[in-house]
Amino acid sequence: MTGGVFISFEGIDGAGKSTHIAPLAELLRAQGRTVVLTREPGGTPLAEKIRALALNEAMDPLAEALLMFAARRDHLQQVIEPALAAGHVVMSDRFTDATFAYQGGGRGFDLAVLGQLEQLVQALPQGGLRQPDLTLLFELAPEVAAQRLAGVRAPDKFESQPVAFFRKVAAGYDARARQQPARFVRIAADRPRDAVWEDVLAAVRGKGWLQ
Ligand SMILES: Nc1ncnc2c1ncn2[C@@H]1O[C@H](COP(=O)(O)OP(=O)(O)OP(=O)(O)O)[C@@H](O)[C@H]1O
Ligand SMILES: Cc1cn([C@H]2C[C@H](O)[C@@H](COP(=O)(O)O)O2)c(=O)[nH]c1=O
Repeated sequence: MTGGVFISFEGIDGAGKSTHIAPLAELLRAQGRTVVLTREPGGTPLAEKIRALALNEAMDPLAEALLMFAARRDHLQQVIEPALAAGHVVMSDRFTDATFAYQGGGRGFDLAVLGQLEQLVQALPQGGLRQPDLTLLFELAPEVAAQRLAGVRAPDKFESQPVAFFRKVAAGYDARARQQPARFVRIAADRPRDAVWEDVLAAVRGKGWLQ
């Protein structure tokens, strides 16, 4: 593997993404890759400022969606595209599927408008859209995810939402994975960490990016 590779980690809050993203980055680094570990919303100084607003301030769904895509645009231009052009591995804790799941599924915001914003923000100069090469979707019942997060940290605006919200978010992720099956690998996250980790490794090995 020598070219740039873009891997995103997705799932509802508490599904277990962050538990596996750093160890996978370390493993790839140990095999000689340069890995850029990043997150959304965030990943640049500007996008981190937007994150602080989006995760803590009440706002209408359009404002929320626009902030997510504004942060994403800066992230793509400042971090993701340069890293991929340099042949690095970019691993992002969330990307656009989160907008379709949270703002589209959770908030019920117009999916067609999200699609237009996606086209605008992720268009490539050579044509087509920037999308992850692989998306690991951690799937876990919202009740279990909430139990895992309870007491771990003070909940932000999204983590404070009821289980019903996360059911809609999960349905949003499911719809997205059905629409783009070649890019998604579903990870059953309701198992012990070691079993989940083995599936993460298998997904990346399956792409030929890890020995
Ligand atoms: N397989 C597992 N079994 C039990 N607990 C787990 C498992 N994986 C992770 N956890 C625990 O669940 C909590 C949430 O995990 P983690 O932070 O990785 O989730 P996340 O998807 O990154 O959440 P968020 O999107 O809210 O940041 C943590 O306390 C973590 O230690
Ligand atoms: C990219 C993106 C994220 N969100 C939400 C999802 C989470 O609740 C937070 C990010 O917190 P995390 O601990 O880093 O997972 O933001 C969203 O609603 N829309 C998005 O596009």
